[in-house]
Amino acid sequence: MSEKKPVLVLDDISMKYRVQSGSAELDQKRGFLGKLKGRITGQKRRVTVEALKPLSLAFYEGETIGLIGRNGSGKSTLSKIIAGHLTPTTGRILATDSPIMLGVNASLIQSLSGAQNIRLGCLAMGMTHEQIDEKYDSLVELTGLEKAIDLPMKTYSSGMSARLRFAIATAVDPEILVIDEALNTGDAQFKARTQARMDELRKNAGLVILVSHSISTIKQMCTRAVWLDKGTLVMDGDVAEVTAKYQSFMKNLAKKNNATARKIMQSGIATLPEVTIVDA
Ligand SMILES: Nc1ncnc2c1ncn2[C@@H]1O[C@H](COP(=O)(O)OP(=O)(O)OP(=O)(O)O)[C@@H](O)[C@H]1O
Repeated sequence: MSEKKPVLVLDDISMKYRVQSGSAELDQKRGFLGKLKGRITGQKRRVTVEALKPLSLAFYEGETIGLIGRNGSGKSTLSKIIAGHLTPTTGRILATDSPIMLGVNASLIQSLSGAQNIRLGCLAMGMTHEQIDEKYDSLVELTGLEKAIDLPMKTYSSGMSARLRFAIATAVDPEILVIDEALNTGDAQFKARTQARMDELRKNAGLVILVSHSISTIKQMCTRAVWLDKGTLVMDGDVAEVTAKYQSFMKNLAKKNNATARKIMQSGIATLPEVTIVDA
């Protein structure tokens, strides 16, 4: 039997956001006097949002995972935790290499030129000057900003900034690649230009995690799907089976067949294997 090699393990990960709010809802409940009192005493309401309930998952070399679920189900939270942009409330992540998320890694400096930002961004991702020199021309080509590359970034449109960010973020070939489609803000031309680089990155990566609302994209690209709903892991497995159940769930919800939708979700949860992470 061939042993699958785990490259990313999520061990009992959960996430609670704590938000302070001068909540309009709370003010309404308190009434005018209460509101006034709240203002005077500087009271603030603390709200806890449970974005992810504890979950454990193991991802293996060669897999492309599709994270699916309706709005607010915790997909972006999970992808940010995997990429190290958020610290989970509980749990730990074991990975063979640092996961890289496309799109948000490069924090660029508006007063510097595109060229200077490329150098800075690549240095920040751990590349050496020699490696940057070697890649520089192809990076500029990928941005499509040849003429504007020496102008300060503050003169760029949001699409031009997105191209620059994409080129920098994809300058290294990561072993574990996280792509959140919600962050993909380029126009059609930008998407076409970057598609080839995306395909190349996916081919070279050991593991890809893709967040998308497009079920056809998930079916086309992924080998396995993970369905989240309101922070709960609902189903994990074969992409055709998971997406079929998810689509049937969504169809029933749209028709307000809530009881049927709930049953579909429960039947998904019933298929979840028990995952226990054992330290090697
Ligand atoms: N920074 C934050 N502070 C407070 N609550 C947050 C924050 N980010 C997300 N949430 C909440 O956590 C929950 C999960 O949000 P998340 O963005 O992870 O969902 P999602 O599945 O990616 O949603 P979408 O499909 O709409 O992008 C939601 O209830 C959301 O309101």
